[in-house]
Amino acid sequence: LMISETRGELINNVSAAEAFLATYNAEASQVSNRYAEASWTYNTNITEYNQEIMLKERLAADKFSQEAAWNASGYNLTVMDATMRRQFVKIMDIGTAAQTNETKLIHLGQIESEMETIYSTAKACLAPEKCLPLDPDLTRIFTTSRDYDQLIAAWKGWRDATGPKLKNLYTEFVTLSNEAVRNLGHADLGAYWRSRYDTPEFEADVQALFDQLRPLYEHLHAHARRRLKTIYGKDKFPSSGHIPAHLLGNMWAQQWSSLVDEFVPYKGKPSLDVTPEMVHQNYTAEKIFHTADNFFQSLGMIPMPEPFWNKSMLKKPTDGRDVVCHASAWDFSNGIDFRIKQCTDITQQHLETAHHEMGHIEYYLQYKDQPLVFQKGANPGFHEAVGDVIALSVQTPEHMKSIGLLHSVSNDTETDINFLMSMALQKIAFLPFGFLIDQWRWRVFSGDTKPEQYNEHWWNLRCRYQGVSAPVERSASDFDPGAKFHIPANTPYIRYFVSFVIQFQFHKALCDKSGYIGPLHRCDIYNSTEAGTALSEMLKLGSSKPWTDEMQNLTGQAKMDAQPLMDYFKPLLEYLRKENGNDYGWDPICPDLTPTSSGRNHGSKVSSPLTTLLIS
Ligand SMILES: CC(=O)N[C@@H](CC(=O)O)C(=O)NC[C@H](CC1(C(=O)N[C@@H](Cc2ccc(O)cc2)C(=O)O)CCCC1)C(=O)O
Ligand SMILES: [Zn+2]
Repeated sequence: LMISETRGELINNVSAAEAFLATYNAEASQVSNRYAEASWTYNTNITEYNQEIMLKERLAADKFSQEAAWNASGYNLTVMDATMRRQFVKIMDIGTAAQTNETKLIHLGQIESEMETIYSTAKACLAPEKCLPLDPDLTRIFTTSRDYDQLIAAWKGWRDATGPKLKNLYTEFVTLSNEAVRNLGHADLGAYWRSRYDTPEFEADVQALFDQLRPLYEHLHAHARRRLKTIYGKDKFPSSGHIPAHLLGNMWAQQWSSLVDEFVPYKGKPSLDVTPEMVHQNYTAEKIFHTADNFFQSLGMIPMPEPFWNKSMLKKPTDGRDVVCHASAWDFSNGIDFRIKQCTDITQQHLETAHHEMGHIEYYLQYKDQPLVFQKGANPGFHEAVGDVIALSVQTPEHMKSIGLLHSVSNDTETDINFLMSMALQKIAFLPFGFLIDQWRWRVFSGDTKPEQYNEHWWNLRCRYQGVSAPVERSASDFDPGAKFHIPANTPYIRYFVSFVIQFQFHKALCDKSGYIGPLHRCDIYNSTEAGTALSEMLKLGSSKPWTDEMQNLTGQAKMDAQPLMDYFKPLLEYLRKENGNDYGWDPICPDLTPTSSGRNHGSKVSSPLTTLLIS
């Protein structure tokens, strides 16, 4: 442990420990605020100067953490109550700030911000003079284009503009991060990240959840593949059963909502995509965020405070500044300043993202009076679930009609199945992607995956779990994980898989508390202060209690459970099982892309899921 044993008697005096915590909270809030401001300035105006200032503030914050951890280790934890002990333990768990060599500490910060800069300023050159950024240009190509070759150019162009520039930086980042957290006794950075879930069997739990949800995904995948073959022609699909990764309406094939009109089972029904109506009604970014704020207020929850509206960045700047467009929510640790940064487009997907980001802000507001170390989600998945739970109500046809974005809502079975399909393209499609990112990263951190295997292991997981394949040849000099924000930005990802499961548990609990009777997928808790009170009570706790206690209080059980998600989508799964029969699943091995192979891709017969499970 970094905290060496060479020190005198431990302090046994509880009031001295309380005084230490009071001082820590005041000072740590200041340090967090300074770092958040510098980080915000850099994220909303990427310049060398702003990067330098941010890195100076990061170093100061790391040094503050080191000193606070050292001082905290001088207190005898056995004489404290559970809450005080919990605070001391969290003050000492300082992550990569535990790097005692200052040169390496500075270097780690430089590498992390260099990777984020490369990603955020990257442009894909589809033609020599035509280089496009991800937001909004490449994203728009994936949501609107159905041109196979144009999609390949955007898909390959983005990966060429990011991966190769990041691969070596990432290798260095892994080495330095592992070295730092080992000072705290963690095996590697992955072990440190998993420790935030406080349950030793966390890895097994998420694997079990994924295995339970695979049939749902495999049936949706089969439906998508069948529909895509009618659009692009059967010959564009490998005989292994995979879907080429650039055809699913998203740069990473992680959510397929852009294809809702092509994928809905019953095409004659009114479209469920409210984007055209938002544009028709001249929606602005502000209106999108006021719509979200209104929902939280309808539940009796805390409205967005004045500084939110004055200091957020809700649109991509038009003055030529480089910004990190990837949406994010910010807590300035002073109880009054909370912001969102989003390059908002007027689309349904951005309406959902606005609710997601505002869910973070609501959590910040609810726990702002907790001791600083408790101003966190009960676990990272909780933080990701808040906004999505609200969005589950907002997206119902009833709610969309009530805010004037849908005109006709009929309750016939076809409309119901179409609606469930639109939700599945957002929630079920995501599951293997949400699962596999950190499966890949945990093995990289543990050393099981070597740098020369980065891309091969990435595609093994993409082919096996997501059933997508690379549309063009990949090599070890590519670094396709680097084409996804959270890898260069070093943001853990299993939190989203956890969130996509528990948000349905929370949704069910809140619907019950609101007195709603009926199918879970049509529940809208709008205006229910009973639901709002129950949710607020959980959010106020922050990370002051184990997440299992908080889950128990709200939902009546203390574990992650995929049953509410399965219940929500039950009618759709029945429809898909009937439609697919036995024609679903794919070969867990990636199709052979080498140009020498005959036109059609090899790969064994499309396996049944059983084979997949046996091979995995
Ligand atoms: C200062 C800071 O970093 N703050 C944290 C919040 C905190 O930790 O306090 C933060 O703002 N993180 C940014 C991140 C942004 C988004 C994201 O990255 N989403 C995932 C997966 C996904 C996709 C669809 C969906 O409905 C839900 C999740 C992706 O896009 O792949 C982009 C769109 C939505 C959320 C976020 O908000 O989680
Ligand atoms: Zn989030």
